[in-house]
Amino acid sequence: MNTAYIKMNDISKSFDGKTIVEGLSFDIAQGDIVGLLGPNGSGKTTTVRLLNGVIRPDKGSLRVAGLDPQTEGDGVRRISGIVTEGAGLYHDMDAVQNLAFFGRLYGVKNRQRIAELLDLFELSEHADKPVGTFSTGMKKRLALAKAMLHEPELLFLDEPTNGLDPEGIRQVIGVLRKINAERGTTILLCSHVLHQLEGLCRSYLFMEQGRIIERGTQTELERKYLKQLKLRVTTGLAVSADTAGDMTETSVMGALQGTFAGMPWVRTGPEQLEFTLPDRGAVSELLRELLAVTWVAAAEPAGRDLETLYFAVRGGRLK
Ligand SMILES: Nc1ncnc2c1ncn2[C@@H]1O[C@H](COP(=O)(O)OP(=O)(O)OP(=O)(O)O)[C@@H](O)[C@H]1O
Repeated sequence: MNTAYIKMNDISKSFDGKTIVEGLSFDIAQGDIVGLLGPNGSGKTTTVRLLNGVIRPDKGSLRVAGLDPQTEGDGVRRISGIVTEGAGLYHDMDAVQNLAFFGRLYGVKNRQRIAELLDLFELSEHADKPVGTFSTGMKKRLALAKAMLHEPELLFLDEPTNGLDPEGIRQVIGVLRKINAERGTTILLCSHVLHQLEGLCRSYLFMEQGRIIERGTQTELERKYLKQLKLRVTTGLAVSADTAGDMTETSVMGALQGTFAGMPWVRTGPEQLEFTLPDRGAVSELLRELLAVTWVAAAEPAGRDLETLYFAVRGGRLK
């Protein structure tokens, strides 16, 4: 059974004789939130433009919600919303006028929808101000509102949180989670601001030089790339570093380090040690050994963030 909602099959595209994407193949299921990650110029935006039918591939086939973007681009654009780098807003019109204008293009007649979206993105009190006077973050939020006017079942978001302050990022991520949970909206996000995607995307596609170099959920990628586990433990052992068990210690470049129960550690705070464990199974063993000799107030994995994974996938060095 083929359940792919978005399907790219061996897609290649060149501009002026230069290959921009090559042999792209991937599937996205309906209702999924997928992060398309890669450095500048790796082909993320080009991939989105191929999917929404703005440009055509030189080779390969693709489907979006059963439509072929090459011949049914209007159909794809009817069921999808897009946010690109340039927000595509009219600066001399106010927020309501912008949404009303684009609403007409999408055939959205319900004026209530505009009020709802302004409220959702906390722009109601700026509704009648010219968009030219908006901050970058406000424009980005209005661009997201514009993309959602016609309640699309699919969203293409190119750097949706760029230019937003931490509060704005949290708000936008919250809205995306909500529409995905309530309406099953499929979301494809391009970004290189990785920590913002953490906890939002269910899986990732890593692009480099126009190719997909890796894909998977965070857990799948962690299993494959992060062989060791770093565990930050707030413990009395960090305080009385020289008295416990079989622990040994040395100071290298000013950082206190040693081993305890055969597991290497470095001191990362007055009450904190960062242990390097061979696998998850060693966590219980370490905590048991620690509790036998001192107190433990907290233990949390470190270095398993998306950025660490990203560099691991790209062949960079691990923390
Ligand atoms: N219409 C075009 N004509 C010529 N070259 C293009 C065109 N569109 C994209 N490119 C080139 O294709 C490459 C990939 O661009 P693309 O915008 O897809 O990358 P990206 O991964 O989205 O980058 P960024 O993270 O900077 O947005 C770049 O070298 C870009 O200059």
